[in-house]
Amino acid sequence: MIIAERISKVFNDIRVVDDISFEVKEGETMVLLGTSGCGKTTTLKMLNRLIDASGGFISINGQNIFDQQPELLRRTIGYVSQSNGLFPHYSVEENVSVVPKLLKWDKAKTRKRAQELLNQLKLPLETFGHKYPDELSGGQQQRVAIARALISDPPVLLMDEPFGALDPITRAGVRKEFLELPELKQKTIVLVTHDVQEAFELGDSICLMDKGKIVQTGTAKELILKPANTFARTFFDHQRLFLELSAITFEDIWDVVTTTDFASHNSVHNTPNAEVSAGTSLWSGMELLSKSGNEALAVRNQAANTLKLFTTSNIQEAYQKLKQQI
Ligand SMILES: Nc1ncnc2c1ncn2[C@@H]1O[C@H](COP(=O)(O)OP(=O)(O)OP(=O)(O)O)[C@@H](O)[C@H]1O
Repeated sequence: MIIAERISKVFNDIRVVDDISFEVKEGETMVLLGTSGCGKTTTLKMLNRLIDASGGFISINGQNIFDQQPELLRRTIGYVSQSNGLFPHYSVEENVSVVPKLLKWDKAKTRKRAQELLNQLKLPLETFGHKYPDELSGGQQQRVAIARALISDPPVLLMDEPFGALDPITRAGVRKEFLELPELKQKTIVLVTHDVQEAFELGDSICLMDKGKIVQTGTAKELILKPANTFARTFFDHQRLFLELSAITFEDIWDVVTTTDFASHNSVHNTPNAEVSAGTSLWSGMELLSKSGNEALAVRNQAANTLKLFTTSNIQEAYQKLKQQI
């Protein structure tokens, strides 16, 4: 767990991070989101003491970070920097083995672990281990940087725009792989981005920042549906419809409109052959409907042990009604 209490950073008399507090629970991902220059990277770097805070308190897993030597602290925290930070004259294997070397692991243990991680990241050691960063694509370099940050299995991972240099399609692909990576399921992660969609996909909680301050902290749903002020409202305006439909799930609209229940299944033309869970977002549901050509989507609510059929017009009607209720 990470606790930051009233932390600030002053550069040349300017308070670039101004008295902010947040908590990241064990195993959760918190995203620092905001416009360029609002203090996200500075906040992230204060957590592993790449930048020392001018004031405030930070503890990681119960330990005050200011009681620890910065170099030793950093060996216990995975870090992926904005520009991937790979050493250009080190091979992939040498790059991912930097921390094990500092920790004095023996060669066999280091190689076994490198092999395991690079395999998970679809860069098998046998094929990629001897390559140099400039022989890899941007997405592959980013995956090596992630492997390097994870090799010593640190409980905490800090990531600064980890997919920032990638084109939108590669970015979406690497992000999907990242979400599915078993290694990351238990990690406490702080991730910096200015990409709203990325924040919504990856963050259990999102800290929206402006001019060194936290404007609002909450889940994607809270931020998009209950903005704390005008800044928070307008920040999402350019993608509002997409973000709302991505944040609202079938569970949220379960009782909002009358849908066709499973008993009258046969009355719906082109009946669906697959079902999704009620935790699925409305956006994904509408995408599935549009791809399948079916008239209705079967959605199962495990908690209520019921199955309902939603058509596109059901979904749109429920979304409008739900918005009126908020
Ligand atoms: N070493 C430094 N010396 C002086 N000012 C700095 C230093 N590092 C950052 N700043 C200033 O602090 C402010 C916050 O910078 P920071 O890099 O934290 O922003 P950011 O939100 O991460 O932006 P971006 O998304 O563009 O990376 C900026 O105005 C920046 O110019």
